[in-house]
Amino acid sequence: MKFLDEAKVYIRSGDGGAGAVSFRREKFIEFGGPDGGDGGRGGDVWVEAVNGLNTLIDFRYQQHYKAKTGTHGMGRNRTGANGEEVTMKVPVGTQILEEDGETLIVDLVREGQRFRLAAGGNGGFGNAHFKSSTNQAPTWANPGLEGEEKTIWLRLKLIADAGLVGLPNAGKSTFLATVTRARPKIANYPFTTLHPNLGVATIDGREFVLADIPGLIEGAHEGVGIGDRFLGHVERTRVLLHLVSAQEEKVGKAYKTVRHELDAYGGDLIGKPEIVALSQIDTLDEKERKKKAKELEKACGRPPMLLSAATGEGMTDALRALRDIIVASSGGDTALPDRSVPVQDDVEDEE
Ligand SMILES: Nc1nc2c(ncn2[C@@H]2O[C@H](COP(=O)(O)OP(=O)(O)OP(=O)(O)O)[C@@H](O)[C@H]2O)c(=O)[nH]1
Repeated sequence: MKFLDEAKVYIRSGDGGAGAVSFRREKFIEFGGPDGGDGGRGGDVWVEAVNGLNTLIDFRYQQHYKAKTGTHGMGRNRTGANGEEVTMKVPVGTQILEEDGETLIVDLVREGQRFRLAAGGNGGFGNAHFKSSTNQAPTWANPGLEGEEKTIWLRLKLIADAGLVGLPNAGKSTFLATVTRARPKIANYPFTTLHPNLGVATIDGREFVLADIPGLIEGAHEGVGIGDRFLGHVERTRVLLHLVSAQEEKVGKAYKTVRHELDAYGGDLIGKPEIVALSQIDTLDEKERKKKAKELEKACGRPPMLLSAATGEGMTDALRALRDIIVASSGGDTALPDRSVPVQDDVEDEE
């Protein structure tokens, strides 16, 4: 299985075109003088953050980004054309790292943010450029400068206001699908979510971005299961909604497993504001509800919210609770101000 939140890409900017060696030739004009034009600049390689993407899947198919070479200069002082640039379009939240996978080159956090990863080589000077009082007819020109080449890593850390965490089958995808237009895959087997999904939730006229992170299991931070690869996405949320399925035999243990993984991952995930909810509450009768809610309360230290995506019970309260924390932690603003909101519709899961 290949994960889509990291990709290795080779980039190369265009070489500059060579300068030309040429002399003006016209009837009745002897020694017309040098008129070799300069070469064009090579194309740059850019990266740009765009909305509407939430995986790096495209980079699995296209791993080479090469800009075009500048054309050579020509006689009659004609400058070569600049090489065409290329722009890699990446989801908002993509970080670009050096080949070592650690050194950050740029973190693209806003829609429309652009960064030049490799500059095209300058075009060479044509011989007209070298004309001087002592040499009226230079017979040389510069070659163009070479473009830059390098290998880089792209790493996606989605930017969402709230993140859904929980064990596989906790009901995260269902929650997201119920409160937003996102249509993640839902099935009652674990790990239906193979990459994070984003959706926009609206509550009392306010919008915020919600991310569904694939299920975490014990050992996730060590690479067991698939959740650990996605914990990075949680790093950038303001609040977590931690869902514990009412169908878990031991809800306290389920809660603690996820907390442990968040803690082990580091990056202060454990310190993020968290709302705890017992999900799929419609599957329990009154007596069981009380029992499981108590059990979960014991584990998390406060009464959990009770909700059901199936019946809608508690859903509005959960959204309001999330919104309140988002608003409080962002000085009144929800989604980042200069980011229009990415909405995701059908996205295929990857093998
Ligand atoms: N009865 C009931 N079933 C639910 C509810 N929410 C989710 N389910 C079911 O529980 C199963 C798992 O739900 P998902 O939303 O896929 O769970 P998930 O946490 O996203 O799972 P992963 O993608 O594996 O991490 C599915 O069969 C859902 O239909 C609910 O509120 N009530």
